[in-house]
Amino acid sequence: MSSSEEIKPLCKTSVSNEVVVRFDNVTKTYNLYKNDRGRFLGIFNYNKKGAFLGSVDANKSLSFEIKKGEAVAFLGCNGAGKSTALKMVTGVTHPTSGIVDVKGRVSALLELTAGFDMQLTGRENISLRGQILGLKRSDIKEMEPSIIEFAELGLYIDQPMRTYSSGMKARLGFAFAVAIEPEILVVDEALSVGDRAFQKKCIERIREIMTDENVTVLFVTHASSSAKEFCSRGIVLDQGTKVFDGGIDEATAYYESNF
Ligand SMILES: Nc1ncnc2c1ncn2[C@@H]1O[C@H](COP(=O)(O)OP(=O)(O)OP(=O)(O)O)[C@@H](O)[C@H]1O
Repeated sequence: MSSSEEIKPLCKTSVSNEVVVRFDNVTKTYNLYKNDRGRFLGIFNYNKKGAFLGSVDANKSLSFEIKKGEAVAFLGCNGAGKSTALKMVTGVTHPTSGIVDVKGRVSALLELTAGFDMQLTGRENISLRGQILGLKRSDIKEMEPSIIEFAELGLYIDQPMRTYSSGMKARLGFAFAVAIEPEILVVDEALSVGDRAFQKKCIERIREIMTDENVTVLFVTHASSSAKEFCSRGIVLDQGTKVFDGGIDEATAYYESNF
């Protein structure tokens, strides 16, 4: 997602010493198999001859701490391990070894449509997603109108989601993710939601959340300009390992000169 040029930078620094995200010597290893059958058998440690092809350390001995209110950019080339690290923050995946400690309500603007049941209506999916997150029914009901309004789905909100276009599904996913008032916001810049007008609205909403000094932001990007615009600190990853961690200007300079 690209930001519009007329908007001023909103870099913010940490407001607190409280650590809300901690990675302690984290390694995430993916095993690669010849086919899905091999992968399935691998779960039970039964490796049919030739099915196991090898393994990849998507994150290797990764350690860092992020304080409440910080906005941190994760920089690195394709395959550097940025998404894997953030998936562990959101709980979508878990470390093979090491500790990932996250304190606070996490909202991820990553895979917006994952987890929706396409047979249910948009309204029913709001309720389902809220319940999965452990929200009270009354809180879900209270959030519902603002989600529906933001997603701009009109009458489709009561239609099964299988009848939605992919943009409509993503809009509902985005509207839900920003409605839960996240304490930790995980954003992938590659995220694209809906048409141009809706993208602009999303960027404005992300900026609004980011400026909240109590919200911690983890931002994946390849673009130094948007990293500088949104973040005060940068962590550069290369082949799963942290190769730089520091001020955003130094981090982007390191990234640009080394990759
Ligand atoms: N589910 C998976 N199974 C096997 N390998 C995986 C899986 N997910 C990621 N990988 C591998 O882990 C490595 C890191 O991937 P990751 O998606 O974290 O990188 P990235 O820095 O986010 O890349 P990009 O900028 O392309 O999005 C890559 O080599 C990738 O192929």
